[in-house]
Amino acid sequence: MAIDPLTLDRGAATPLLATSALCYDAGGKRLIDNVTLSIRTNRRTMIMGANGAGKSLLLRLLHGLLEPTEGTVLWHGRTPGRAARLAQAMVFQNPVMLRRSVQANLRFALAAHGVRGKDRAEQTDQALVMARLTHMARSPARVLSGGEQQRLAVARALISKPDLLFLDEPTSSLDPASTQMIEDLVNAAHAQGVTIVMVTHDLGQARRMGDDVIFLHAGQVAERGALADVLAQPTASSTKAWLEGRLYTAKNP
Ligand SMILES: Nc1ncnc2c1ncn2[C@@H]1O[C@H](COP(=O)(O)OP(=O)(O)OP(=O)(O)O)[C@@H](O)[C@H]1O
Repeated sequence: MAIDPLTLDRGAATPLLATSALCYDAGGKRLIDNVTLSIRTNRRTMIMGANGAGKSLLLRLLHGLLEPTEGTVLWHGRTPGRAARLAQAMVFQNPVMLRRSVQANLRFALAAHGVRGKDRAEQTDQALVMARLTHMARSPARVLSGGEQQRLAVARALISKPDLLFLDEPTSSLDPASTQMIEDLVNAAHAQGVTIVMVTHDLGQARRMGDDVIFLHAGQVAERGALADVLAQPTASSTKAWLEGRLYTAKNP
């Protein structure tokens, strides 16, 4: 297995999630290229980089939604199985809601995780309060505004008490107030021990939320480390170019 230098440097125990020489090909192209990294427990890792750099693909590979062409993803040092699936959740840029009420969307997620009927109502009510959606509990989920839908999506992902939450640009189409509410929900989950891996284009958001950062460029890790350090002193030319607004696409810098 390829070795992740950051894990070694910090003398960490087995990381929560680790990849080794991960590659993903599609359309005759290598879109994720030899990515070796680790995600440490209870850190908030921001995945950043230009449009087309491979951020969403990497997130899907980490979560097991895509099969790697080469390389491995390990969960607690092992091949991910049912336990990994139950312990991970994901929030997409455009949430997909069941054609049911807000509370039914939450109950469905609980049922899928084997929570009994008696406990379901109580946990649903708690999630509604957390997402500030109690007043809309019986409304069809599809009539919610974009910000409300995303709050429901985050609450639905967190209701199963995951160890790791993936988020793919969860606030890219939201206004500042809705963005703040999503950040509050994610930070509250992190404060309770949930590890966060989030794709964002928003540098302000990354500064507000990130502990670590992974910069991707053309499917490869350009640089990574503690977010404050990388932003203060980027070493990769692609990271510098992106931070200065000079890198418009990963493929045609
Ligand atoms: N199934 C596929 N077949 C061919 N090319 C693909 C496929 N899926 C993704 N790509 C390409 O892989 C590259 C990386 O895609 P990805 O969605 O991961 O980028 P991203 O970094 O998340 O970009 P953005 O910031 O624009 O969302 C893009 O050039 C995309 O067009």
